[in-house]
Amino acid sequence: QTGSCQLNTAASNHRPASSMTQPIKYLGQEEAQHIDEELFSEYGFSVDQLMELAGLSCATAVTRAYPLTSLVKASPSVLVICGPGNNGGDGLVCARHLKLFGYEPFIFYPKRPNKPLFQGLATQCEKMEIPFLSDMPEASLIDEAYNLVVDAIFGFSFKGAVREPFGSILDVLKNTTVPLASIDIPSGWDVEQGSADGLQPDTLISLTAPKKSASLFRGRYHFLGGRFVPPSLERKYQLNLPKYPDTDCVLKL
Ligand SMILES: NC(=O)C1=CN([C@@H]2O[C@H](COP(=O)(O)OP(=O)(O)OC[C@H]3O[C@@H](n4cnc5c(N)ncnc54)[C@H](OP(=O)(O)O)[C@@H]3O)[C@@H](O)[C@H]2O)[C@@H](O)CC1
Ligand SMILES: [K+]
Repeated sequence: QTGSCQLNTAASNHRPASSMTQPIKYLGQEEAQHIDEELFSEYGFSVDQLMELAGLSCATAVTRAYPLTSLVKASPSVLVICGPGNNGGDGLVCARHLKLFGYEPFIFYPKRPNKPLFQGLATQCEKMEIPFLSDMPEASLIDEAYNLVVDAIFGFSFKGAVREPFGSILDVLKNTTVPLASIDIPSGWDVEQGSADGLQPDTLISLTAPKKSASLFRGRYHFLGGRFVPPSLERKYQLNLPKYPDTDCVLKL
């Protein structure tokens, strides 16, 4: 932490002293869910609003960790695997922005909720000419065809033993060697305890604030995204968020 030596700079004068000295908070599962609910109830945000910002953060983090010029495959292909909840929604938004950023995303979305929000996000991706795969590719095919995989399967509401079809999907991902970028939580990890034999992503994009299991992340890049937290909510939960640079929507932790 470099915060204490910046106390008198113009840019940091508006920061409360506590956020300069305290480390960023790692949230428990219930606390993450409370913050989420409060953003919608007390603060008047809608899910699609925050999902758009979350997904944009994720696509931006991917461009930072895996710039187009660094990709090794002939095409800038990215496999985005989306789960049945809002984490999957973040994945759909991320795929759409990746396409706009010049990548070639492909989506695998095996369990689609019957809700207008997700139907709309899927339609947007179809209209953006992003292909949806009908089956999960085998690990060797993923390694051959894609530069990286975005894991948008489960987020902070994941609980218990993994149910199908996601158990088989996670097993495939454990056998791939291309980099994996996980949105909010490495899927299959307990939100607080992690998972000793689970996925080992190369990148983790924590949204709002990292969850407790993020302390066990051993990959190369840990980003914070979701730059939408109102200051009073940040104070209430003592999040001690670091300052995002300029207008950036992600920050490397
Ligand atoms: N404020 C923020 O930071 C914002 C957060 N956002 C994002 O929302 C994410 C949280 O989304 P979420 O609450 O919808 O839940 P999420 O983790 O996607 O998964 C739930 C689904 O998984 C399923 N499921 C659960 N356990 C399972 C198991 N063992 N095995 C199999 N399935 C299992 C469960 O199924 P069900 O129990 O209903 O059968 C349900 O359908 C968060 O991480 C972040 O990415 C942004 O979009 C907006 C702002
Ligand atoms: K995830």
